[in-house]
Amino acid sequence: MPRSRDRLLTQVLNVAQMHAAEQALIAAGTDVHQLMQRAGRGAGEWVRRIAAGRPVTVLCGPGNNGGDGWVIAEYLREHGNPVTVVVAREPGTGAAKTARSLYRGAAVPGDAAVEGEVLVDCLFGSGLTRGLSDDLFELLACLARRHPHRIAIDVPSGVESDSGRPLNAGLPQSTLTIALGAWKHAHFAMPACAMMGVLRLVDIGVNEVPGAARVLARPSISVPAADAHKYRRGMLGIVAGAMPGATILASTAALRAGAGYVKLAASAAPANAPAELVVTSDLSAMLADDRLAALLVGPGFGRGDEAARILARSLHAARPSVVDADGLMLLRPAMLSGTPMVLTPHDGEMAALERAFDLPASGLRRERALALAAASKAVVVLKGPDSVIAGPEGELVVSPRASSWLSVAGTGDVLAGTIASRLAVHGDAMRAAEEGLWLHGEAARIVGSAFTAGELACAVRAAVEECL
Ligand SMILES: NC(=O)C1=CN([C@@H]2O[C@H](COP(=O)(O)OP(=O)(O)OC[C@H]3O[C@@H](n4cnc5c(N)ncnc54)[C@H](O)[C@@H]3O)[C@@H](O)[C@H]2O)[C@@H](O)CC1
Ligand SMILES: Nc1ncnc2c1ncn2[C@@H]1O[C@H](COP(=O)(O)OP(=O)(O)O)[C@@H](O)[C@H]1O
Ligand SMILES: [K+]
Repeated sequence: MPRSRDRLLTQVLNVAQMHAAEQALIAAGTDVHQLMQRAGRGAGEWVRRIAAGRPVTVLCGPGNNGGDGWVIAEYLREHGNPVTVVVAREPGTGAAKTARSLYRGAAVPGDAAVEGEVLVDCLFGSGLTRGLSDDLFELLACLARRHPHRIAIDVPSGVESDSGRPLNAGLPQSTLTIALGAWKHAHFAMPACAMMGVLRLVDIGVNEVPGAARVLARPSISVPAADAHKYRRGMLGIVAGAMPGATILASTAALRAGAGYVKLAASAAPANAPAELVVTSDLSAMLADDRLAALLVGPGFGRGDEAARILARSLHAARPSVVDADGLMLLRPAMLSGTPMVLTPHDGEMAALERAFDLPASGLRRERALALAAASKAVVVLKGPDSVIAGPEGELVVSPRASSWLSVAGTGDVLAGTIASRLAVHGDAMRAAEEGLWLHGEAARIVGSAFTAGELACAVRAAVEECL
């Protein structure tokens, strides 16, 4: 079935995949010059709208990123917007030389004194192989200081496209970054993603690349069927531990994310349990209940021997499960049952899991998440300012930046409860992880600033409403 371009435009490509996609387009009859025209004119339209007649400076480097800059400059000139090109290096590629020859406006040699309102950074893109030399870094930094609006084309110069690593310290902050053809990993990986401002993508006709990562997108959530029943809608069991506060937060979110029934197994009913939460002291009966669609184990669990025994017992029930927090510190390969599972580590818990699964704690975050997913056969949600979801078959979903107000205690419990609730609804671990992470980010957007984890949990309901 042909995929719609909307879905294609969620692809995230590394440099090799982007090159292969470009070669496929060339083989199908589009030449590099045409691709550069599409990219440059698409980006030029964004620049023109933002500049709105104010003077634009385009900084051009030697490669095809610089080539895009010459196309953007000519587009602006054609549309009557004042533009000056600063030539950091003369074009070195055929397509960039052609783009320069087609430009009929003003160009000055690498001159840091040029002033304007909008700077368009086309020094280097995905072809960057090393840090900027001192003269190029100075030129970029001086121009950035002289222009209040800074637009990076494809990726900000000095940022490594595949990793999101800045190859120079002190690179300027962009106000807008325009990705060309497809998203790159740098657009979603720290620290680069925090330097890029608003993100936009120009479609140049790139087709689907097998094995490509995707950006987390708004999920589609179904309204319960006409004959829905609370148990068939998904019964979630949450196993409480020594500190039930965390499971209350998880339950509060779970009650609002779609599950029909949320049950908490706790030795005593927590004082602040929501009225809708069914509390049982009989863990064995809860685990044996045929209607139990999913389990959440780990928040507020404690890390002692008793906690480890309860974790092993809970996972032995072989239900689709979410393991979070202390559960992740106690998880061992022998506890896995092969049923759908989501692990939700932050960086500290990830390091513990890597020790438990005998994996190297090195490489990019997405690579580490993929390695753990392959070793555990679980879906791994590696949390943080640049959360990623990795599936056991090599599926990879990267998250756009969520609100940094999420960096407050208890929001991880809310995420775990949200994912577990979705897992109870349909039993698909990858889908539940994606839905839960999206709902969590959206709930944060809805509650705004300086929120508590409890307020976030309550906003999950409003986030669900946006997916119906
Ligand atoms: N792949 C595609 O399909 C398309 C790519 N386009 C543009 O092409 C860009 C990639 O172009 P290129 O591969 O030519 O790469 P760049 O323009 O990013 O860099 C080019 C050259 O600079 C050299 N270089 C790398 N780091 C350097 C440094 N620190 N100091 C000095 N020289 C350095 C490299 O050897 C390379 O030859 C993309 O980012 C995008 O802007 C677009 O024109 C549209 C189509
Ligand atoms: N700076 C940040 N920007 C965006 N999201 C963040 C940031 N810091 C943390 N988060 C998110 O907040 C949640 C924190 O979870 P976690 O570390 O488990 O905290 P806790 O154990 O207190 O609940 C995760 O979903 C994480 O992705
Ligand atoms: K650039």
